[in-house]
Amino acid sequence: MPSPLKRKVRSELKLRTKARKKPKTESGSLAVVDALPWRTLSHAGVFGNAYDDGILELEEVDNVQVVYDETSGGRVATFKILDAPQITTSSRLPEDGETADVPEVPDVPCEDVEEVVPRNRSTGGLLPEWDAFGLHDQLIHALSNQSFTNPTPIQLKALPLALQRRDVVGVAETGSGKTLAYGLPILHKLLSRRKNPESKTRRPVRALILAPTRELALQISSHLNACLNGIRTAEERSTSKDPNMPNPPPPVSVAAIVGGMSPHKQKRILSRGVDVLVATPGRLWDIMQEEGELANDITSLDFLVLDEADRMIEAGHFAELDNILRLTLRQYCEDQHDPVLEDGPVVDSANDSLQTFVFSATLSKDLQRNLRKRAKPKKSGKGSGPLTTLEDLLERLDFRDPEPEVIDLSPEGGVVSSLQESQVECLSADKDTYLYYFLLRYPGRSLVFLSSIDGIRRLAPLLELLELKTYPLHSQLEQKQRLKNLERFKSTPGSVLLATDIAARGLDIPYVDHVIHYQIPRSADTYVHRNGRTARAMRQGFSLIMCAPDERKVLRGLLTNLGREDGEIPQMNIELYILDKLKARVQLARQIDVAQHKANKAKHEKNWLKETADAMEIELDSDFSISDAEATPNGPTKRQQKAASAKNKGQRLQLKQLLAQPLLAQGVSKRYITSGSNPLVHELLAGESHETMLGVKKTSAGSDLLKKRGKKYSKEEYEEWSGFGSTP
Ligand SMILES: Nc1ncnc2c1ncn2[C@@H]1O[C@H](COP(=O)(O)OP(=O)(O)OP(=O)(O)O)[C@@H](O)[C@H]1O
Repeated sequence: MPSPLKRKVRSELKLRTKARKKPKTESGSLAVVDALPWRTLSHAGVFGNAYDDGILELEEVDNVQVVYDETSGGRVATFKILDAPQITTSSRLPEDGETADVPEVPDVPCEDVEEVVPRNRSTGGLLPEWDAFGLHDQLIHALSNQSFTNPTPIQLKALPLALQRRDVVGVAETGSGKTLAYGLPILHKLLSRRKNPESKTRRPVRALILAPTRELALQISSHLNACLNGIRTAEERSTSKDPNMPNPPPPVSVAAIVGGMSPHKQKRILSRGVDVLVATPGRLWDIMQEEGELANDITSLDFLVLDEADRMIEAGHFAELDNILRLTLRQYCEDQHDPVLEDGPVVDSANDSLQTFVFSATLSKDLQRNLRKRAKPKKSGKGSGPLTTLEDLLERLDFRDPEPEVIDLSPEGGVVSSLQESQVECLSADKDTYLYYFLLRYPGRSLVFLSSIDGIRRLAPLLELLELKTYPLHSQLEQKQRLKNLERFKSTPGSVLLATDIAARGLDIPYVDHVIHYQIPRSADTYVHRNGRTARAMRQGFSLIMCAPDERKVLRGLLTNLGREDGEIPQMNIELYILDKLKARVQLARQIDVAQHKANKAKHEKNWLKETADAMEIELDSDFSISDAEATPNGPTKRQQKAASAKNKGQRLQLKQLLAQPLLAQGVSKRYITSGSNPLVHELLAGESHETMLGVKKTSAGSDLLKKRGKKYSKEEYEEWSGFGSTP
């Protein structure tokens, strides 16, 4: 027993600045300072620029009691290493060559035990803003590696509730970190479980995350995996002594099951054991029908997540989604048999512990209100109107929490504060020219949304002819091509992605400078989500609505739905003089494309006829040529084809020359750069001139809006503008 004079100090975190070898020390013994279990600290993000001040390394120690003895020689401090009562991984000090960060894997005979494995608190002070959540150390390291020093507002609100096993409905603006708001509590719980690495039995799926599009599901999976990568490496290092031995299974595995990819491979991955399954409902349901074990897993999940719930029910997957969700109902578990599945999985008991998360940037206020009322007995009959599809979906979610917590952090009007919106009025026939103008005028990574696949097919070759790096993304492309195009867009600065609304939700593409609504979106929610591909994680972003006169009404309705007015969105300033010049380029490119399209079609028909003749075992004349037009009455003759090809070549050359010519702003002379109403020399010297539009200042799109909100063009401007209406 320490005397009353002895003062006990529990050292939660002591720092020192010199690295030393960690000696072996018996737990509970008195030790000199050097013998304490110091751990080297990663200095990143913790000590500011201490590293630059000559400090080479920092160490920390915890679970040490400092005992002061008043002796005749003065005060003497001794240090006692406490038994770590809650922390098994740090109760044993690291052996030589072992790092303190590797969690000890207890040898437990069972596959997966519910109790939480005490954690190695080696992250104290690493990310102070995250400390309050008590997240698993490895997650803290992963967050630190990604420089996520602060939780985002939705994470700040959702994490404590989710970690207390509450059901959470989270609504927050696009790009605000919703994935980790539900992902971290899931990973925390799964990482904190005891596992037997030797176990040969299949690991059941513990968490199911449903997402509406394949790209989003794959993205969620890689986002969560990014939080586990460090762990995997450490675990592999510690357990795999023989470099030739295959890596042991990761402590927590995350995988995606989506359509358009090999189902066999996906089944193989599942058979190896997946803890967190991210899936699109269609493919998941297909696989579940063949894999009874997977269906069984779904009946006893720990976590169920609906990401972009409102979109999922629009995507034509509602039947599959409904079937999957039925397996998660307590009622289903009680019935012990699913009428949908022929051999419905038999479950032991109702899954009372399921935790449900529903997240989106857009969930109607009405719906949220209804959710809040769920716990109260429902009034049936009079007054309770028909349920919307989304309400219906949420009715089908069997929240175990009597009052699921609704967190609504959605901004007024649905728009992220770091987004600058704009609009331009133009005739439908001129949209290509306006788009080309914008892309040239404001170089950057631009995501252009179109309402139809045909529109993308028409526009993509046109922009390519105009020498813009363009990638299409729509549902009729093969999945591999979709992912390839997305990757190319991500890695190519200044490129253009032409996409349908499959890219509107959830996709986290870093540094999208502009979102362009080539056509007005169908709903207010789609407008919000499309815009959300830029201005993510508090970065600046810009969006442009291209509005034809016949779309005006739709736009007005859409803004009304968001509680806003049409005049709120400022008009884009357009250099009409330059726009006029671009029109010639666009027209020529269009002619080339149309001619090319015709030639391709004729070639295709020729091949088709030959293939059909082969299939029918009919011999065509040896001098047969479809281009001679005998076979297809309306087809071009060989001579016509040659002429068309020559014309096409000539036009391509002409376009090349046009594209090589500098674009001069009104009043600018290339020859007399020091004279004219707008002498070029000043801007050139100051490096302020636009690269391809001489005499136009290099500015960002956001700074080029007409000052007065909703201001219309002047009469002259308008006349000039409307002169673009003549279809080529
Ligand atoms: N705490 C954080 N600090 C900094 N960045 C973060 C943090 N959490 C997440 N991020 C990053 O923010 C970006 C947006 O996150 P996420 O994709 O989860 O947003 P979201 O809210 O789901 O968006 P959407 O509604 O469009 O789906 C991602 O690049 C993510 O890595």
